[in-house]
Amino acid sequence: MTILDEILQVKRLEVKRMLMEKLVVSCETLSKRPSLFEMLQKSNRLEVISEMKRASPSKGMIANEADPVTQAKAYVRAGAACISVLTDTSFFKGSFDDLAAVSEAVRIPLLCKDFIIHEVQIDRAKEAGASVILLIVAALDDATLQRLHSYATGMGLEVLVEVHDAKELKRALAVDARLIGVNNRNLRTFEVDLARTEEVARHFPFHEERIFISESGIMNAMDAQRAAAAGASAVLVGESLMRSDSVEDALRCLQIQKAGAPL
Ligand SMILES: O=C(O)c1ccccc1NCC(=O)[C@H](O)[C@H](O)COP(=O)(O)O
Repeated sequence: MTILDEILQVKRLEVKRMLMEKLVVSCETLSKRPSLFEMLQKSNRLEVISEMKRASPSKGMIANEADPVTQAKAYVRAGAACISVLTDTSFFKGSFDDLAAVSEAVRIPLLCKDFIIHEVQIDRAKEAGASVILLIVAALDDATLQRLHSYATGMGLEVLVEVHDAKELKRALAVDARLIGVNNRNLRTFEVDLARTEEVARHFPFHEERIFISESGIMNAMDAQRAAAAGASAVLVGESLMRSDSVEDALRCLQIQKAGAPL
């Protein structure tokens, strides 16, 4: 059984629990956030989606004491394009309360980073203030991926569709995903390899209106350079920012000139 299988087992129980609690979701977001897609499309530099990450299955405890609002405000000061909040509690020690607190504190795009398998989780994400949700291709069959993608976009949310290889990229394109992230972490072995970004980039339709993002294992400016050279518009970064003594400096050094962008 992989870690993803284990996580999904827990998610199925969480969904059952959520379905028993009646949540009334308003159709209108309280105050609309800017579009992540449009922001990344316009930018000349490699943008950073900065993650609030206390712990992880691969690294255990990373920053147990971190305060999501303090962390999010530091990310905003350094010019983060978006804040990602891990809302899973069992494996990442996050929560929807973290997401709601960050939502109150900042106005930039906000990603609910969870393992979504059902509409009720999307309702929760929206209610807590997210403007972007994550759908992981490896966690969903084609029909569910399509259904959840349509459900989220129908609610006015943006969707980051995560893939690990060219085969999954094809499935993401089949649902017309516009924000596509390559996760450099192998969910079986936890091994992180930026070559995944480069491999998927070889198959990515850069000529179409789609955004290519590199996720996980970005530790320094050299890694950011490598992701940008492969064509990434943004990197999604958790651990290295959470462990940094100077979050703002660590984030700014990743905001390098994008490949092919005018100086
Ligand atoms: O981080 C993990 O150990 C992990 C294990 C299993 C599934 C997902 C996992 N991480 C979620 C993420 O996608 C990362 O938090 C995100 O890409 C940031 O990665 P990093 O910069 O390496 O912390």
